[in-house]
Amino acid sequence: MIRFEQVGKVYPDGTTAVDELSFEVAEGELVTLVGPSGCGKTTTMMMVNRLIEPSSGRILVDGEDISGVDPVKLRRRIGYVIQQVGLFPHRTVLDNTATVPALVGWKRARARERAAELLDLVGLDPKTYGSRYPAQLSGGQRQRVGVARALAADPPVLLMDEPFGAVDPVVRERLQNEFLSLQATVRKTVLMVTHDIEEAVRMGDRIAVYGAGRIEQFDTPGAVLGAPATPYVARFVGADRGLKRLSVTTIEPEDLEEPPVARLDEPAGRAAARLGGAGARWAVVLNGEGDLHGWVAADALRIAGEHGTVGELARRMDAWVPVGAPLKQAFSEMLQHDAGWVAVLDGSRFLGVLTPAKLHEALRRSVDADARGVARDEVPFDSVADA
Ligand SMILES: Nc1ncnc2c1ncn2[C@@H]1O[C@H](COP(=O)(O)OP(=O)(O)OP(=O)(O)O)[C@@H](O)[C@H]1O
Repeated sequence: MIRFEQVGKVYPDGTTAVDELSFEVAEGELVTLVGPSGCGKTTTMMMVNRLIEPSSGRILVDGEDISGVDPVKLRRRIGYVIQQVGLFPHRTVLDNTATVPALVGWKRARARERAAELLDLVGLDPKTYGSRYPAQLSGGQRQRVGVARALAADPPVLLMDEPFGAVDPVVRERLQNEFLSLQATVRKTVLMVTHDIEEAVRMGDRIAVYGAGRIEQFDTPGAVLGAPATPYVARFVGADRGLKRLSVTTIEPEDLEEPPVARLDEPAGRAAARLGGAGARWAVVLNGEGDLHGWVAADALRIAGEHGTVGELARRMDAWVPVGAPLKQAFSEMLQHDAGWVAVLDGSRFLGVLTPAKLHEALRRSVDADARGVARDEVPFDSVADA
């Protein structure tokens, strides 16, 4: 847990970088600090590992006032990832990753074993990359080593300053997603600085939107996008905040429609009759376990008649997303496959389909939920129809 209590920083030349900052990052939470250049984000972050000392107020890490903690010991409990990564150029990737464990006195073999584990965790095969030097890696791979190194001694707290800033947008999005799934397992207390509102929204459990040296709003991404606290925040998040909201609203089982279903081994004629009765033009095809196999057109079933099974006529279904994925992913799948709906799966089990109408409904409900400060499933459907 990281807690700021009325923290201020005035540099010797009189610049007030931050003023009266009070906020908390809960254990296992990822908070993003976002705002324009020079608003005090980096100053805020560097006060946590005492690379910068506050002028007033105090900062607690795990309940302890850090002004009384030896900075070197403090930094060993706090992983630090920066944009320029800062790898040692003459040390191998494995040795770079093992730096902190070695510093805190682990035996060399254990430190290297741990480093290999961590490289694996961030998606770099230690056999291939462990013996390389930083110059022999791509920008994205170097960033991954930076993350692995920060995690190597298993610190409870992680500070990340524009950690994915130095790579192109495609690699950046991949690194962000990889880090989010990593965070779902390691559950560190993370403070991340970014100037990119998209990144802040995608990564943060909560976001602190900075104005000049002050937090203008500290809330969940949904609330910041749905109900900006000040005109400044509204301008900062942008006029397309409704679109950004697609990235932070997840697909829930109650958003789904249940389309007609046919079984893989079902005779075509029987499925055709059932679909015809229901006036359906297509059905989702499942296997005996309820896993998604594909889809089948009612016309194809009718033409086949008594010959053949659903399985023989089924087509592959490319447009699918996992439950819990952001609505944006579903929308993107629909566009990419020119599909009017996407299948939603839990593992391989089919849960239902998301249609454009349902997607719109889910978005409306999340806006209403934020406006009322309640959970999304507490918002009745009526409010959608009325809206
Ligand atoms: N050592 C220093 N001496 C004087 N002023 C400083 C010093 N370091 C930073 N500042 C000033 O403090 C303010 C906050 O800087 P800080 O680096 O925290 O901003 P930031 O939000 O991280 O910006 P960026 O996104 O550009 O990195 C700025 O006005 C900056 O010029």
